[in-house]
Amino acid sequence: MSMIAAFYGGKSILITGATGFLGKVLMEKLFRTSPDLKIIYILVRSKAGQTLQQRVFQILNSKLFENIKEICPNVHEKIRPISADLNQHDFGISKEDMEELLSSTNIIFHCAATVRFDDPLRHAVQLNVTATQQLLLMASQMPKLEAFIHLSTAFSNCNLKHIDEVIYPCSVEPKKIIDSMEWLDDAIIDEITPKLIGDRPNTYTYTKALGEIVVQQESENMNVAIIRPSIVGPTWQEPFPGWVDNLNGPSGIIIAAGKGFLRSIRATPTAVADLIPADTVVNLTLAAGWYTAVHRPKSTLIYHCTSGNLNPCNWLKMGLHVLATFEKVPFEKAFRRPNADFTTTNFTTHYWNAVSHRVPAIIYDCYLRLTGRKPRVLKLMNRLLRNISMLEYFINRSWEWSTHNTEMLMSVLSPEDQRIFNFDVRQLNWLEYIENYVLGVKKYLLKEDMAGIPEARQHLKRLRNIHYLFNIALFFIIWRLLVARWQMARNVWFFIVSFCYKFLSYFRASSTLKL
Ligand SMILES: CCCCCCCCCCCCCCCCCCCCCCCCCCCCCC(=O)SCCNC(=O)CCNC(=O)[C@H](O)C(C)(C)COP(=O)(O)OP(=O)(O)OC[C@H]1O[C@@H](n2cnc3c(N)ncnc32)[C@H](O)[C@@H]1OP(=O)(O)O
Ligand SMILES: NC(=O)C1=CN([C@@H]2O[C@H](COP(=O)(O)OP(=O)(O)OC[C@H]3O[C@@H](n4cnc5c(N)ncnc54)[C@H](OP(=O)(O)O)[C@@H]3O)[C@@H](O)[C@H]2O)C=CC1
Repeated sequence: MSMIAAFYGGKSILITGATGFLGKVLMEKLFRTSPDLKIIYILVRSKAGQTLQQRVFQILNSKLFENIKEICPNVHEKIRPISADLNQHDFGISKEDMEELLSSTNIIFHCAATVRFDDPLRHAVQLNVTATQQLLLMASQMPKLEAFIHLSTAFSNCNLKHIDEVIYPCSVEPKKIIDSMEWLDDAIIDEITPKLIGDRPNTYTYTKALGEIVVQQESENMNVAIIRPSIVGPTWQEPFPGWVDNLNGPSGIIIAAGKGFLRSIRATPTAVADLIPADTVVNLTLAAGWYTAVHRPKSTLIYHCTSGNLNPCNWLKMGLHVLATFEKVPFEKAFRRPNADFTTTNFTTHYWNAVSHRVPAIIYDCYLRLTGRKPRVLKLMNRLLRNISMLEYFINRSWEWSTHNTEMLMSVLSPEDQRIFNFDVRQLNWLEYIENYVLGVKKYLLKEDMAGIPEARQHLKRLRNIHYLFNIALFFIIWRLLVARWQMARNVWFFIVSFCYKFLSYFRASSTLKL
């Protein structure tokens, strides 16, 4: 019997961010391995015109949860959405709901966050710092609480090269930052943001670092652990390979490259692509929840959930295998044939952005205009290039994360738990994983049918022919212009024509002799 699965049996679990990418994988695994758990409370806000119930219904009826109804037939009763907005005071939770949460919760998994890199500091602080502080305050009033697990990121200290499983201080205390957000106006906050984030690349990594300090400061007498995943990719094995449902990390780039929009990206080919599968993160999170509650370590343990030090893969290997997979499973309705390369200098990046990205976009927009449609490709391209520039920091550097706590946790698990809650990334076969990643993007993100592959191949052949025709036409136009204006070009042209003529005459003469 799995000790971890048994531990979650009969428990009341509170999850924030359950509607997010990791939150959904976490819930699915909990229901699959501990169907006898008592209840999962999820803090959900109504969004995009959907009520809480509709959002839960959508999750439970998704492909990810396909097998759960068999394993846990009363799953609908065991999931209790609580209307909450983490941006509001007390999360806007009703008195009755709050009472129930405070009196019943045994375990908290805090996954909610803003993961956007370009969020204004005020919003990022509100969600990643203030909401964490408020949740800890709630947690401190929960008599039955056994463990509080906080999801952070391995990049919260990305300003360092070597990162240990410790909490690093920030130059300004989180409490001061929280207070200042109350009275500073937006213009001043925007002005001081670069100074506050210092050598971190964005408000996301900065506020996640502040969030960790808050966890350390506000968790007195609580059993707390922090999980720091690197770049979370689709599922590796469970419940099935390749599941992904958002554009974060490399997924958006894979779509852009597979659809032929993205032809080059500034990246360091040898830099470590520190991806970690979502199910690996969830397994470690659940194991850490069990360990924190049962073994009650004296201090807050931080677990690095990274792949680079145990089973490194670099961006070149990843890029090449992504491109190779496009050959096998092409995406539908590509703009151009997928063919991308890495650039490493400012000059080549700007050059290829102009030649391979903006010029084709302008040509296509002209075509749209001529056919009476609204031009939109250049706008889309500029947005894509802007978005990619925000990710560049992470694909041009490598980090070393120590993983002592994670390895310790692995070693204390029973063989059965090591199997059921496997987070040993050394067993990951990157080529297989990347192939499933591209397939997952096609199936679950783009919602493309595998039956459409022959048509997609035909479309790519047509694009190749258009590409050849375009190049030939371009060559002749340029040549014609050169010949018309430049004596040297005329001489070369004359030389080539007379050479071809002599060659053909010789060929014809020798074949006549043979006859
Ligand atoms: C010798 C031969 C050599 C050959 C070499 C071969 C090379 C081959 C190269 C290419 C092939 C394919 C390559 C694959 C691998 C290579 C490179 C991979 C790069 C990966 C980069 C990863 C970096 C991630 C680092 C993460 C570190 C921290 C991790 C965490 O802790 S948190 C999770 C990460 N968070 C994120 O990733 C959030 C990032 N996103 C944002 O911040 C925002 O979404 C935004 C990017 C700022 C965009 O904001 P907007 O307001 O403009 O957009 P919005 O979100 O509203 O969406 C607007 C439209 O844009 C689309 N979109 C959104 N996100 C992305 C995205 N990431 N990429 C592309 N497009 C995106 C979105 O769909 C919207 O479109 P619309 O709906 O049509 O309008
Ligand atoms: N994905 C990654 O690559 C990595 C993620 N992490 C960390 O893992 C955690 C989960 O990330 P991930 O699942 O990818 O993120 P998602 O963006 O997919 O999910 C974020 C979740 O937070 C919820 N949320 C956001 N704002 C509010 C709000 N005001 N009130 C209530 N809920 C809110 C969202 O709800 P809604 O659906 O309503 O928007 C959603 O459920 C985060 O803490 C992140 O920092 C760490 C490293 C890498």
